[in-house]
Parts: sequence; C-alpha cells; structure tokens
Amino acid sequence: MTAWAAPTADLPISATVELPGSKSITNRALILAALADGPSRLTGTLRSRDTDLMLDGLAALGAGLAFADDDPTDVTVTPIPPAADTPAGTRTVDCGLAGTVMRFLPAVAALSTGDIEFDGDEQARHRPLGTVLDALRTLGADIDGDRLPFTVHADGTLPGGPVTIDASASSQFVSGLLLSAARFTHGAQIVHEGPPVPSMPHVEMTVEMMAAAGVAVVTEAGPDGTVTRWSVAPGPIRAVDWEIEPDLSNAAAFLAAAAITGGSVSTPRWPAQTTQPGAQIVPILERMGAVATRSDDGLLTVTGPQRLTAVDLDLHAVGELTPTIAALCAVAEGTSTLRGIAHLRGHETDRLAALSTEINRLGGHATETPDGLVIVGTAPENLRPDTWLSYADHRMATAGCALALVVPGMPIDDVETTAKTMPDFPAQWAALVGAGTR
Ligand SMILES: O=C(O)C1=C[C@@H](OP(=O)(O)O)[C@@H](O)[C@H](O)C1
Ligand SMILES: C=C(OP(=O)(O)O)C(=O)O
Repeated sequence: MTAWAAPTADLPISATVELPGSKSITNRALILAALADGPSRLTGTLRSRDTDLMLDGLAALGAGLAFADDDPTDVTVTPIPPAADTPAGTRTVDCGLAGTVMRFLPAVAALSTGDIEFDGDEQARHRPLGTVLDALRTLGADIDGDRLPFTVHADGTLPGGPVTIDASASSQFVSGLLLSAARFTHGAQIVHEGPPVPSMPHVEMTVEMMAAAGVAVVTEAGPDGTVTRWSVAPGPIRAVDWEIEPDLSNAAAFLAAAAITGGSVSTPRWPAQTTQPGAQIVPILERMGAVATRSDDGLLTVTGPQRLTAVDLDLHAVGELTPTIAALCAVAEGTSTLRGIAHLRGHETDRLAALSTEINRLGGHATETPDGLVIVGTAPENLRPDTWLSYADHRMATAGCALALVVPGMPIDDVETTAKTMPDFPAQWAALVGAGTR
C-alpha cells in the first residue's frame, strides 16, 4: 500500500462539494426496511464499505434487495420473510469494522432462524460489543461469545422484555436494541445505568426514524434531564420510502478544508433540521473563527479565518467529529481542550492515542487526558511533513488530509480506508484544490 501524496492548498480553497448519503441514516433505514411490513425504497443511500456490509448482512438474513438500473443509491428492500419461510442453516455476517453492523444486526439475526456466524476485521474484534450481546441474552437470545467472532442461534422469535445495560461505551448499544424492539414478542424496556451515554443525537436519530416507521419509543429522563429509559411496545414496523440526508460527519472534513486554508467550501442540501451530530461542526467552526451561512435552499457555505482560534469543547455528544477538530486545533492559535470523549478509545482505533501520536510526529503538541486531548496549536509552517498513519480509521485519514493542505509534502498512509464511509473521498478531496489524484 503506497502512501497517498495528499494535495496541498497553495491558495485558499474555493469549492462546492456534493456529499453522499449519511452512513448512520442509511444503516438505520436498511434495518427498519428489512423488518418492515412491506417493501421500502431508499434513495440517496450511501454506498460504502459500512453500508454495503449492512446490505450484505441483511441479504444473508433473507431481505430482498433490488437496485435501480441506473442508480446504485436507489434500492428497494423487501423485508426478511417470516421465520417459517426463512431457510434454516448456517449463515455468515461480515461486520468489517462497522460499529453499526456489529451492534445493529445481532438483534435482527436473533429474530431470524438457524445459526448466524458474525465476524469482522481483526481490529473490530477489539471494539466493545459484549453489552449488546448480554442484553440480547437477557431478552431471550441464544448467543455464543462476547465479542467478534460470535454466533447467534435463532428460532424465529425473541421474547424481549425489560433489560438494564451500561451504554456508556457506545450509544449504538441502545440503538441496536431499539431498532428491532417492536418485533420482540414483548417489545423492550431498556434502562441505562452507568456514566452518561455518548453520542445521544444518534439515539435521537434512532427514535425519530422509528417514529417515522410508526413505532413509538416512550422515553424517560434521569435527574439530570438526559434520557436513560426507552420503552417500545410490540407491533409492526411500517414500510417507509426513505430519502437519505447527506452525510454531515463526512461534510466536516470538507468544511474543515475551508477553515484550515482560510478558503470557502459550500455544500448543497444541508438540512434545516437534523439529528445528525455532524451538523455541530458548523457552530464549532464558527467558534474557531470561521463564518457560516445557509441559504434558503440549503446551500451551506463555510469560510475560514486567517488563523483558527483554539477551543475548549465537550465533544461527548458528537465524538465522531473529534479527528477533524483535533487536526484544526493542531494549527490553531492557542491551547485547545477536547473533553468528554474517553469512549473514542473503542472507535475504529483508539482515536485519542492515534491523534496524539500523529500530531506529535509532525512536531505538534498533543497530550492525551483520561477523557480527551489537550492540543497546543502551532503555525503550520512549524510542522514538519511526515507520513500520517491512518490506523485503518477513515476519520484519521481525513484528519491527516486536512493538515496536509497546509503542511506541504505530508503523505497519508492508507487513504483507501476512507471507503468505510466515502469511497470517493480521495477524488473529491483532490478536486478541492483542482488537483488530480497524484
Ligand atoms: O449510531 C450511529 O450511527 C453512530 C453512533 C456513534 O457511536 P458511539 O456512540 O459508539 O460513539 C458514532 O460515533 C458512530 O460513528 C455512528
Ligand atoms: C465511530 C464511527 O463508526 P462506527 O459506526 O464504526 O462506530 C465513525 O464513523 O466515526
């Protein structure tokens, strides 16, 4: 694998970027469609490694998939047939490194029949998963194993009922139970006990999409006002024609390109309202000195300042944005503190360790704290180019690319890992500076 000669911006960037569909919305829509009471059509579907693994996993469980001839993002999903019509036997699900696949599909598998063997990338075997498998066992599932690889032995029904979990390591534990809960015989009453659940907007996304599919989630908040209980009654999941929003977490990298070069990046179809935590990149870039506008027809434009300003941020709810923000902090004026993100140690890689190692390799100043990073910014000209390692993490790769815009000659190792959520990333990134892929 050769390192990618990521482009440098000789001039402030001025570009418009069309973003593919949201990974998180696509994979939720696919699960709900596979469990629905009729066929659902998805348009603007993200086609990337994570979403193709979800498509393959659902197909292995019996869902039908029909793609439009001229548009791979237009797919009609026929739900998994009732247990009696599902062929028994052993099936396999490859989770790759996708949190949404490894945490959302086991409950769907438990409603299926036969033995379903789950595995994934070597790195995926270290991601937290036991909580969701233990919860499914409490709800009546027969599952061997506590992490990848594991096997679900299914007989077509799952009793469901009450379950208490500690979802402080990942919001996906809650979402993964909720998405299938209406199909459990007694629904599910989920209680979270433990330190606060991260990425709560992603749980709100789950709840909102379930409501669109006719499934009410009754929530109850703890003393601090944060929801810690979710209850779903048994019942049908309605088929919905889903229009997938653009991926705002992937947008973050491109908007960061404007911010770091003092240039301007626009992106169309920016939703006026969304549960995607990626939307928070806009106020964060504004705090760092950028200017953002959104036109009535949804064109978002971010224009960067001469020099970014350091920030003190709690990113607990929007942890996905951390690699991009950390890259900006490395060249901002002043010392930045990013907190509330201990759970990032269980993401694609230990992102706190990876970010501090790579920033420091360039001569920057990043220190890990128990729940985040402290980054002393320095002018880009003080950084020395060196290969930026991606650790098989798409967001590490895109963060490195942002720095490479202002640190000439900085190769990115394994840029192909961006295919996890955006296969076209290298080409679209190169187009930002008008360069071809070198
Ligand atoms: O449910 C989802 O679609 C996601 C939830 C979050 O996971 P964590 O709660 O594990 O951070 C987020 O980081 C991930 O990229 C996508
Ligand atoms: C944490 C992420 O992904 P996953 O869905 O694999 O958890 C991410 O995309 O930043």
